[in-house]
Amino acid sequence: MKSCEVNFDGLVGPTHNYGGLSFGNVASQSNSQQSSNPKEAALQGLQKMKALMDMGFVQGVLAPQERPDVAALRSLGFSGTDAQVIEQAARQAMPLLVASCSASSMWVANAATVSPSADTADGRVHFTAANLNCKYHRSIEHPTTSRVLGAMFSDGKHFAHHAALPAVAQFGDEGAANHTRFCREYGEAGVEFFVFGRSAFDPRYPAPQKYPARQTLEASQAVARLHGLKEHGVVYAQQNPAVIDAGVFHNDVIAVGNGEVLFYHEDAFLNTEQMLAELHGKLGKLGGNFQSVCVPRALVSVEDAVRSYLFNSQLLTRPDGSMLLIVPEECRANERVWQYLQGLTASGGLIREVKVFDLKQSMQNGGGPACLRLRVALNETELAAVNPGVIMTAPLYETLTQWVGKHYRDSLRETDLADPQLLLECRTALDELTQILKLGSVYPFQIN
Ligand SMILES: NCCC[C@H](NC(=O)CCC(=O)O)C(=O)O
Repeated sequence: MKSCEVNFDGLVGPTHNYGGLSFGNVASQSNSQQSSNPKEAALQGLQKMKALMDMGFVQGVLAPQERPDVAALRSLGFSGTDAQVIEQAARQAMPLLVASCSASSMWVANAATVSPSADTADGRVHFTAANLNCKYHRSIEHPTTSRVLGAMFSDGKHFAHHAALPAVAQFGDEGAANHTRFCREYGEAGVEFFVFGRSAFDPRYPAPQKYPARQTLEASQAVARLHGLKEHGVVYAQQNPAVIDAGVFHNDVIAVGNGEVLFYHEDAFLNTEQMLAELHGKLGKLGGNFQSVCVPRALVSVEDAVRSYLFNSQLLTRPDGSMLLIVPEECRANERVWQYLQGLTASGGLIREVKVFDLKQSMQNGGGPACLRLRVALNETELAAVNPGVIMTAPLYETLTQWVGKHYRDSLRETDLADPQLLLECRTALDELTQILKLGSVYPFQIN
């Protein structure tokens, strides 16, 4: 049966802003308090989705969340009408209002970890919503994420959904940003590659000193168990703590994989040789031929990788089997990275083409092309069972572009977040969106 990998991109929500909320994420911290442009952010994302669709890839869309999250503010003790809750929070605890307004659900690589049916014990596609426990503004995403994923992949015959792991740092889980899958064909059993930043229960593993390691080994292992993955189809590896301290807060800032290929930076992992050998051996037993492309630090430093987001790219298989790399504009702006990419595509290897996208609005918060998408490998029957409302088409692109034009502001600053009108704008927009995407009622304001 034919299979494909579908990229579900996060639609940027109407409250996209620069809150400086992510300690350890260099872009988020350095752009704090700048004025954002939610309309431009959403349109940049939609243009990437459209471009991939036009290239023949199956593209989906994942809805944003209700923000400000009034329910979250209520749970922190603010009370009264919705407008009063926002006004009190703005007066007494602005950082909490900012956190409850973040449009961070756009980075759907962090929404969940997904295992295709060919890898799981019960032959269904498994989803575990990520608890995103390291940052408060992200930890409030998973309940709505679960409802949205449930509305997109509702058929229990094909899709299994797991609730987020326990909400403690020991089970910190950042979803697919620390998970890659290697396979010969998308529909065949593959090797799932889990990358963690630290171990919560075993002190023998090293840990970063400056910035937090968001993903724990124990969280990755729990996800693998929940999904019913077999030991011979799983590899765990530890991120190099030094690169976390250099701003690599998720592994997808320093490595990306697709098909049989891992594209990574020389300094990305600990015990790299052993890890590569295990990947090679396990994929080999499944009939695949694991290949790796290592970018040496002599050509691209970790700092350049973090600044350009070279590895936060989408590695896509074209119909002829060769690969295409989708990179952000910041890669072209960096001379060393751009030179490396020219050499890479000219070398006659698997990666033949580089396409550049302007995603500056998201990039300024530390989210590149790969952060904006959740990959779901599906066979034909499973694809047919996906809610068709969320699959990108030319008419849907037009509708969503108009919807953004109608509802989104083109400038947002911290002080604007206290405007109760913003909540109404957001709810009006999302109510319409659930109809456009045929999601039913998924937001707190729709179900409470
Ligand atoms: N995969 C990319 C995730 C980026 C995200 N940034 C943020 O949440 C920044 C939000 C702000 O600072 O306004 C994060 O760090 O988890």
